[in-house]
Amino acid sequence: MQTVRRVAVIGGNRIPFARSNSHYARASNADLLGAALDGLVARFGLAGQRIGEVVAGAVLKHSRDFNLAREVVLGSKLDPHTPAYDIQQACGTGLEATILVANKIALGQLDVGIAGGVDTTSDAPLALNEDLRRTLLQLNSARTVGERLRIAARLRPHQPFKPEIPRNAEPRTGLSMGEHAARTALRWHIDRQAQDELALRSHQRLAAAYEKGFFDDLMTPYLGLTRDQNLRPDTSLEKLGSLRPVFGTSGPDAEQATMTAGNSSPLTDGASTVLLASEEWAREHHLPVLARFSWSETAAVDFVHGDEGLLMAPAYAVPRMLARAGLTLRDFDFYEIHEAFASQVLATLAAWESPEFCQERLGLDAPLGPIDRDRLNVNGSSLAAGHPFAATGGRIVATLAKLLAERGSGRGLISICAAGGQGVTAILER
Ligand SMILES: CC(=O)CC(=O)SCCNC(=O)CCNC(=O)[C@H](O)C(C)(C)COP(=O)(O)OP(=O)(O)OC[C@H]1O[C@@H](n2cnc3c(N)ncnc32)[C@H](O)[C@@H]1OP(=O)(O)O
Repeated sequence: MQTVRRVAVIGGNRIPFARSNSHYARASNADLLGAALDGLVARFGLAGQRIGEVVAGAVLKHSRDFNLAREVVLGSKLDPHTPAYDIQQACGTGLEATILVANKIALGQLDVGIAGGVDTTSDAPLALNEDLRRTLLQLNSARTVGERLRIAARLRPHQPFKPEIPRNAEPRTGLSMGEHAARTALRWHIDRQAQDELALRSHQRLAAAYEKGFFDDLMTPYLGLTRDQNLRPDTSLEKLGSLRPVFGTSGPDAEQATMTAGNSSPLTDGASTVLLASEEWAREHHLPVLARFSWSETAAVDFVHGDEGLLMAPAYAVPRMLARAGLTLRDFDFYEIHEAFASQVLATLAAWESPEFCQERLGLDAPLGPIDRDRLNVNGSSLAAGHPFAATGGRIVATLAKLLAERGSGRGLISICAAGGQGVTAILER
């Protein structure tokens, strides 16, 4: 059995995130992930090198994407003997890929690996309706002319040709992520003002980080885009307050709807990558160590039969991870909580402050308590940057590692909610 080794986060690279159906409308998952990987390879001089593994994924994938990570590696300047494969854990994909690579490095199974994620809602796969799809598949495998004619006869003009467009919805409830989050917002009494303030801060902080040049060595421009397109440095509480609610707007609680396009993350296209290695590998290759990857945890909630909110699993994963690591919620210099929706971040924080939740749901004697909000998403998060589902984890890992490197020492918490009632969390240290 190998001794567990320390895992270094060497750096990351992403492309600027674009609003859906705009700047990257003609680009595919492979194009976007390829661009993020090319930038990483160039930044860290990896051309021609055989990397232990590249692990990446996309939430929305075409069948033509096949093993997307491997296809992207074959199109890159990495040594083609680099193994690569896809994983999918909804919006936790990028972080889960990082955890997988980090764990293999820790166990001595890899010396260096790349984690990544990509999504483009502009190029989402469309499926034919089930009847038509099955008929066409049968037609394709028919062996005789007679058989072909018999099957073709079933293709009648009245056959519905309407495609099935992927919805941002939970298969078991039919509700969108936003509708689920709206229910959670009501349950935790998250008001509109608090959501809009969080959204405003996200834009202001992301804008300030760009001004400081924070992303200069974390991002490569792509197709002429140099900054996250969703960023609105000029937004204000007045503007945000004027937007009409878009989720939770029907039913008996419609009057209390608070979630708008401004305090919800937008549909986004983008990709990110992160380079991880053993500390020895980093030293041998004269590469910096921004931070160490130390702990991770996943959790799932039963939002189908139970009464827990769809996006509340991080509220469970974080305390479990803290218990394992022997830490409290206050032992962090930075908190990176993915802003799927402002209300979801605020509901998670409210749960950790609630004596009832912490006792009844987490089995704790005392609440986890509040966090210092000045340490939360200090360079903005998904409300401002956008949220290309599988790419968000890589964005956050690279951002947090660099924040820790700039600070010189410290500890950061990552928390990402994911569809299917899941949550993926991790700790970086320096
Ligand atoms: C998937 C997982 O596993 C877990 C998760 O992360 S869950 C989260 C997954 N993501 C989602 O569910 C995406 C949710 N978002 C959406 O569906 C859509 O973005 C949305 C329905 C909220 C809005 O869509 P839209 O109507 O096309 O937005 P958009 O046109 O950009 O904005 C509407 C208006 O608000 C304005 N606006 C938006 N943000 C603003 C801001 N920050 N400041 C000022 N104005 C703003 C826009 O300018 C626009 O105004 P006009 O109508 O005058 O042009």
